[in-house]
Amino acid sequence: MPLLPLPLPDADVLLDARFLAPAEASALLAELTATVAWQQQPIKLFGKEVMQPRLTAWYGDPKATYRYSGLRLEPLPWLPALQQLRAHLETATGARFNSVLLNLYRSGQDSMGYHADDEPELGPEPVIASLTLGATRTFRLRPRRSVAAQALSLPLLAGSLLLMRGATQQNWLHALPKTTRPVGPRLNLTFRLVK
Ligand SMILES: O=C(O)CCC(=O)C(=O)O
Ligand SMILES: [Fe+2]
Repeated sequence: MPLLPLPLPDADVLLDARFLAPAEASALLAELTATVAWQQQPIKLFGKEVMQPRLTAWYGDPKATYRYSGLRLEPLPWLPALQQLRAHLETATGARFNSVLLNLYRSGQDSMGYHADDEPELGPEPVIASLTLGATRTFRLRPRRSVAAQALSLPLLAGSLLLMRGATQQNWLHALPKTTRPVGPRLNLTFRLVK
């Protein structure tokens, strides 16, 4: 299926709800859940150390060091499955990626708060390819500087690809809120180019 633009002002966000076929997505979910070196990282929140409500891992080319929330992440060497996905995504998007952040949301209690992926090393107009495996969860986008009424909620299904580029990170925030619905694990990969 093609990447279709979402109607968001001052942003460039595209969605392919079926980038991977369901069988491919579930095989990849099983493989990555088992082989990725998952960690629960502490982050600084208002000066206090708390654990992130999810598991994470950072893979990439040796020089793709990533800093956020007071953390400095050295990339682990690519797994074959991640290398293959990177090649697939580079062909589909025409962009280049040298690293991937993986997030494992173990249940509906795991989440990610509103943020922009606007770290300086991603450059002014980062291209971020976000691939979802596992449970369907609601992804939210809201403008940085105006009313919440314009926020967008988007259920991201297994196998879907969300591409954020252009001025999206400058003008919009995104989040993966908690849910009280009983849901299984969701695994998300965001491919990035660290400069
Ligand atoms: O899990 C998601 O869909 C979002 C992940 C995300 O925003 C990030 O890793 O920066
Ligand atoms: Fe993000």
